[in-house]
Parts: sequence; C-alpha cells; structure tokens
Amino acid sequence: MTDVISSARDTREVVLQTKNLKVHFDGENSEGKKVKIRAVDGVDFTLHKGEIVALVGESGCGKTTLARVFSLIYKPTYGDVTVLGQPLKEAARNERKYYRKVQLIFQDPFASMNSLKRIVHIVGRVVQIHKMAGRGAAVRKRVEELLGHVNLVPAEKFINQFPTDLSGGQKQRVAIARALAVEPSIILADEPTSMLDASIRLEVLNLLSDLRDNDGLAVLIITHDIASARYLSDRINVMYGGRIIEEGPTEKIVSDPVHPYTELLIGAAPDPAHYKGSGHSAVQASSTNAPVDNSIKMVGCRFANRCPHAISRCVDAPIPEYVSKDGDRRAMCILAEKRDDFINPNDPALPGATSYTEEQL
Ligand SMILES: Nc1ncnc2c1ncn2[C@@H]1O[C@H](COP(=O)(O)OP(=O)(O)OP(=O)(O)O)[C@@H](O)[C@H]1O
Repeated sequence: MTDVISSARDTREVVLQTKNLKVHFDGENSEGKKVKIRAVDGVDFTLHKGEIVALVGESGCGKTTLARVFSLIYKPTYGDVTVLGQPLKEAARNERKYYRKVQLIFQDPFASMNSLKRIVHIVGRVVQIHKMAGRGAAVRKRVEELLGHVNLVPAEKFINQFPTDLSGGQKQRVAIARALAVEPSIILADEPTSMLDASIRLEVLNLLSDLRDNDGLAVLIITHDIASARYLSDRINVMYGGRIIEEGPTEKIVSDPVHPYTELLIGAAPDPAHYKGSGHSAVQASSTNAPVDNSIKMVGCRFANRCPHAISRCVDAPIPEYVSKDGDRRAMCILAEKRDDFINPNDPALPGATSYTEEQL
C-alpha cells in the first residue's frame, strides 16, 4: 500500500506483506506458442496479526498462486515478500520452522488425511514431529485439547475415529486442529468451505473467526464467494487478472465499491440478509464473459474490455493507485477521481508529491 497516508491499522504487527510481487510462469497459448503467464502481476498485499483478510476473485485471477508463494510452493519472479518481519528467502531456509509459523488449510480436508489412520494419529503426528508435547499420553492429551479447541467435543469420542466416520465439517475441524497443533501465527485457508454443505459452512467460518478473536491468529482466506468473505473477513482484497484492483475494510468495500469489477461481484452475490452460507459463487455467476488472458502484457486495466465505464485512458496508460483520504482503502480505477473521498497520492497537483514511473525509481 502506498506510504503517503497511514491508517490506524498500520500500528498493528504486519505478519505477511508483499510489495510489487510478480509470479510469472512459462506456458503455451491455445496455438501452442510459448507465452509468459502473469499469474500474479505486481501485488501489494498486507496481513496483520489478529486479522482475517479475504482474497476474492474469479477463477484464474491468481489467488492460489499468491497463497502458494506464502506456502513456499512457488518462488516469486520479482518483488519483496516478508513473513513475520523476515524476508521470505531467509524465512524459507528452514522449512520446518517456517511451517510452524504458517499453516495451510485446504479445500478438501480429506485429500490431506490418511483415511486409514485414526484422528489421534493424524493430529498427534504433527504434535510429535514438531515436538509440541512429550510422548504417549502427553501427545494424546494435547490432541484432546486441540479437538476441544475446534469444538469436536467430547474429544474422547472423536479421537479414535477415522476420517471416514466424520462429516465434511468435522473433517475440516480436524484439519484446523492439526494446523493449530504447531501454534502458528498465520493460517492460509484456500476455499476452506467450498466443499462443505451449506448448513455447516458457517460452523467453519465461525471457528476461524473465534481463532482470530481468541488466539490473535492472522488468517488469509481465499474464496470465490464474496458472501463468505463478507461474513468472515475484516478486509477484502479483490483480485483480477493477477492484480489487486480494490482493497479495504470489508463493509466499506461491499457497501460502496469503487471498481466496476467489485461492483459486479457484489451484484451477483446473494442478499446477505438471506445468507446462510449458501455457497452461491458470486464470482462464477458474474463471469460469463471470456476469462482474462494473462499472457498479454497490459499497460492499463485488465478489466477494461468488460467494463461499461472504460475509456481509452483505461487501456493506454497505467492506472494510478487511488487511496481514500482516511488511508484505509485503495482502488485501481479512474472512477476514484470522481469521488471526494479518494485521492491519487502521486498527483503532481498535491503539495509535496512527485510523480515517477516505476522505471524512473
Ligand atoms: N504452475 C503453473 N504453471 C503455469 N501456469 C500456472 C501455474 N499455476 C497457475 N498458473 C496459471 O496462473 C493463473 C492464475 O492461476 P491461480 O490458480 O492462481 O488462479 P485462482 O484465482 O486461484 O483460480 P482458481 O480459483 O480456479 O484456483 C491461471 O492462468 C493459471 O492457469
């Protein structure tokens, strides 16, 4: 985020941060020609302690790729990444230590669990590997505590069961218990509720919210579903074509979006008054047009070809990052110029500000 304006949020400990992060892959287009796939293309992202930040956007916008950088699966092509104040490169040198701080929760809790093992083994193994308790009875006791922590009670009932004995929501709770076994600071949750029945989605969302409130955990949640993001997150990052096009406090973004793409997502979401974790995918519903071709280098806004407000400037020139006057929101859309509550901090008309291109800096 731009440094020109600070906000109250800035006083909290930053646990994950990227500056101008790019993750590009070598790939082929539909004609078999070699191309560069710009999965993440200049992302500034921040997550604070005790905060839930949602990353929303349609399929292929780069959400998972961004999370995979934090999960040490992909290396950045360019840009800075810091994790708990340490550059990612340094933090990643000791993977075991890294994964004690940063834990992952996946869409399909089953995929990461050995169905032939009992819950005590599945969770206890992590406790043992990371030496989070002594041996034998101490490990079992710790597993019971962890199951209690995710409301799988009475723990004695669940501890000897197999994953196949559990419902989808209970399995996801076991996955969360296993993640908590190492007492992490950060949880990366990639579509954690999308495979769950509507009736139990809220259960898992509420659990994540309790972990933030009671344990001060920082959670990055990746979701197609803006309704889930709205229900759970403190802040929303809207991603489109490898870029974050709008970011800020959830309620402000949802009630008063700047970017037409954000507006499109919200318009397609179910009415929150009726929201019971229905799983309606707002983004999928809205993306009837062709997906973004992220192999094409674009100067301007990637949404321009779908945007009813686009003018030539949107395509031909870099879009400035507009910031709200209270410093708490940013949007990459020229429509921000029409609003009294946003400024372009690099506007040469502002006192003390000088405008530079990235190449000049
Ligand atoms: N390992 C890879 N090699 C080549 N291209 C990749 C690789 N991983 C992702 N991509 C491409 O990068 C772009 C972003 O993919 P990504 O999975 O991050 O999107 P997403 O928003 O998470 O989508 P989804 O919600 O469907 O998972 C897509 O065009 C995808 O095809």
